[in-house]
Amino acid sequence: MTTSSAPGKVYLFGEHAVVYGEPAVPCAIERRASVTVEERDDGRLSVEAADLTLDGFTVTWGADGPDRPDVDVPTPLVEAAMGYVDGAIEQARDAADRPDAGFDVTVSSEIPLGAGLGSSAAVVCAAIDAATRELGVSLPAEEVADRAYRVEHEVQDGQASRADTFCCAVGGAVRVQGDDTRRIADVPTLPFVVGYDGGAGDTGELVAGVRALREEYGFAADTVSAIGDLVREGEAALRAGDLEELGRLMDFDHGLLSALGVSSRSLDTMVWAAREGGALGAKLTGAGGGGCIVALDETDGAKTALDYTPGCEEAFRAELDTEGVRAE
Ligand SMILES: Nc1ncnc2c1ncn2[C@@H]1O[C@H](COP(=O)(O)OP(=O)(O)O)[C@@H](O)[C@H]1O
Ligand SMILES: C[C@@](O)(CCOP(=O)(O)O)CC(=O)O
Ligand SMILES: [Mg+2]
Repeated sequence: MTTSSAPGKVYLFGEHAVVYGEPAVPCAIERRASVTVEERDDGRLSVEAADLTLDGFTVTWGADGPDRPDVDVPTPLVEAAMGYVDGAIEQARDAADRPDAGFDVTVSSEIPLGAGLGSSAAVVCAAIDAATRELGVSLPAEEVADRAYRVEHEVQDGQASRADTFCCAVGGAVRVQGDDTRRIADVPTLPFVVGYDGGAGDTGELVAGVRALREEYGFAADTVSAIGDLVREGEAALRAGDLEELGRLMDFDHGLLSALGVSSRSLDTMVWAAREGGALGAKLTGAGGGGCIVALDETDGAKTALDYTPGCEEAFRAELDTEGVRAE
C-alpha cells in the first residue's frame, strides 16, 4: 500500500491568460489531497472518492462496483470526475511499463472541489506518484508534473496550462509560461487569506467561455494580453518584496478576469469584503464561476470581514507550502 499527497494552490496572478501563452504565478498552499493505492492481481481499477459527492452521493466506481458511478447527474461531470483518476492511473501504468497493473485507489482531500484551489491537479499528481511508487518506480517531480498536465489537458478538452500541475508537483511559488516552468526562489512571506463561498465552477466550461470571447472580440484578446503585462509587473513586485504593489495588481487582475466573464456575484462580494476589511488586494483564484477568492493581508482584518460576510462559507489563512508532491 502506498500513499502520496500533493498541495492545492492559489493564483497570485495570471489564471486563464496562461492558457494562451501568457505567464502566471501560482503558489502552493498547505492544504493537501492524499491518494492511497494498492496493487490488485486482477488488473482492474477500483476507486473510492469519499469527498466526491455528486448530487449528494459518495462515489465509488470500478471493479467492485458499477463501471460508472450510479448517480443521476449530467454525464460530463461524472466523466470529468472519473477522468482525472483514471487518467492518472493510465499515466502510472505507462511510466512503470505495466499496462495491465490493477489498483484499489482511495482519494481523500482537504481541498474544496472545483473552487479554484487546484483540487484536480493535486489529486492527479498524488495519484500518479502513489501508483508509480506502488509499482516500484520513483518519478522526479517534474515528470509527475508533465504527466499530470497531460491528464488535465485531456479532461479539460485540450484546454489547459501547465500552471496548476507544475505548481502542485514541485510546491512553492512558480512561474509558468507555455512549456517554460520554473520555481521562483526567495519569495517574501505572502500573507494569503482565502474566502470560499461553498460553490464551484466548471474549469473546462469557463476556459471555453474565455476562448469564445477572445475569438469574438479583439478587445477580449487585448484583455488577455493585459493580464500578461500585469503578471510581468507583478513578478518585479514579487522580487522586490513590495506587498502593496502586489495587492494593487491583484485588484487589477480581478477586474480583468471579471471583464472576461469568469467572476460571480459571490466572488465579487468576497473580494469587496476582503478589501474593505483592509486587504492589500483581492481577486478570484483559478477558473472562477464560484468557489474561492484570495486576498493579501498581514492583519486579521480581511479574514474577520470574510467571517462576517453572508455567502462566505469559510475563510482561512493559507500558508505557502514549499513542498510539492511527496510520499506519506
Ligand atoms: N477529492 C477528490 N476525489 C476525487 N476527485 C476529485 C477530488 N478533488 C477533485 N477532484 C476532481 O477534480 C474536479 C475539480 O477540478 P476543477 O474543476 O479543475 O477545479 P479545481 O481544480 O479548482 O478544484 C472534481 O470535479 C473532480 O473530478
Ligand atoms: C483557468 C486556468 O488557468 C486555471 C484553473 O485552475 P483551477 O482548476 O480552477 O484551480 C486553467 C488552466 O490553467 O489550465
Ligand atoms: Mg483544476
